[in-house]
Amino acid sequence: MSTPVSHGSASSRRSPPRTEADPTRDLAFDILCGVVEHRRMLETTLDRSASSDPRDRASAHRLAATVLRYMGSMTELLQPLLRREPPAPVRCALLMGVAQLRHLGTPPHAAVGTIVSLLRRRGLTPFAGLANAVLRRVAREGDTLAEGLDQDRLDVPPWLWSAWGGRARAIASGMHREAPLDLTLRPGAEVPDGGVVMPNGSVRFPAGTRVTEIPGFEEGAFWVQDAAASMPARLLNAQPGWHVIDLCAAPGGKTAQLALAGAQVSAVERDAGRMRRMSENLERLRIAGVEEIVADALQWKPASPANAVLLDAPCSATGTLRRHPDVLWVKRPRDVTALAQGQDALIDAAANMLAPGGILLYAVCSLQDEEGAARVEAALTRGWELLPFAEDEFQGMPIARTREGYFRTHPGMWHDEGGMDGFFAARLRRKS
Ligand SMILES: C[S@@+](CC[C@H](N)C(=O)[O-])C[C@H]1O[C@@H](n2cnc3c(N)ncnc32)[C@H](O)[C@@H]1O
Repeated sequence: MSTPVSHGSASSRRSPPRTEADPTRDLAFDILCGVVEHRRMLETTLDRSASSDPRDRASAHRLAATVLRYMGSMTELLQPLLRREPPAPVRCALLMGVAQLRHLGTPPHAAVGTIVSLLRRRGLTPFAGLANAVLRRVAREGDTLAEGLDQDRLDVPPWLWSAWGGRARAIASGMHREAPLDLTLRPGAEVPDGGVVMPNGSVRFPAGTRVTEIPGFEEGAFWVQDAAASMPARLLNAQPGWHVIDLCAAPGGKTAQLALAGAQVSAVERDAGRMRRMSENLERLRIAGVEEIVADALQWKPASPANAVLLDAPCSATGTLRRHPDVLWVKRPRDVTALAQGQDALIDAAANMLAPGGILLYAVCSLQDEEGAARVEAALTRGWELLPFAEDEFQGMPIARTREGYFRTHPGMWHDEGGMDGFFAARLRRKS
């Protein structure tokens, strides 16, 4: 069980009176209503929020993410306690209450009181009595009500469960845990105190660690990058002096790896705001000389062909659902189909950027075969050839190699060490 959501001062151990502000729950409620009613990504609501206190934002994010991680099983648990379907916002508030009681260790009086107050603040007073009764029952009988519920199965939408096949249960159990904080270190940088060096060289801190508080952050000794996300650039194995085009580059984690390996990097990113973030990141990391190009990769052409292209294509991002569990409830099968078409187009755009014999490293942070192996198989019919990764290229992550020579991870891997994101990568070459 995780630590309680912050309740502020000791006085807040009692239920707050109805007028008392509670920015954490207000923001978490807005996030959840955005996901459930409007299929709006969690980060979008956070970005639009007026709340500027980073602690409120972090607590709201944690509460909303916990609801989203357990939404299916908590909905099922509530079912016998509700005589009729409550309006969507009331359901969101009830789920927040259940998450506080069952997954965040919030004391029952606070878990119930904060939700009753929230409903009153949001003009939903007629449902305050219902929330009080239902949540008190969950506090008393939650374990009995949860008996026999298949949490892993219920917390994954059926279309994703079937798409994940034999991996589904392991992915679901990995997804139920908060992601640790992984860093990639500059070559030669010291391992910061408290960090655990993982077999692939990433340095791991417990979930909830603030990166800005780790010594060396301001000096640019490291950047945040999940262990699995650090692998595609390593697998490309760019040599000093290579010209490498990093397509879809922001916020620049892979650009930084390529530049520090000694490559001349042209980083292409369509979104000017995200490119600004990347520039700031590179500046903090003291990395100079990257050519930053704000352009659509489908249109842009390099002045001269490159030795390699790293394409970290836009995707459903189902691999990141430990940190972005909203993905579970916002994405639909048709989104994956549309993204797959875009991935094919980007793969073919890369063909015109490569020198003869040049390498394309295709990567997505997706768990969907439609965005991974199926895109490679389709590319093989359009003039690409596969260069399978060899076992000895997997630098501390041999578990990620598939029979076909792809790189493929999911959140259930390294389970006892804290898991990892889902990623797919393959190495391709244009047939001459
Ligand atoms: C998965 S993220 C890339 C993460 C990045 N490679 C890293 O390691 O930090 C995908 C990025 O692709 C950008 N993007 C999407 N479509 C694009 C296109 N047609 N041309 C250029 N950039 C694009 C998005 O704005 C987004 O920043």
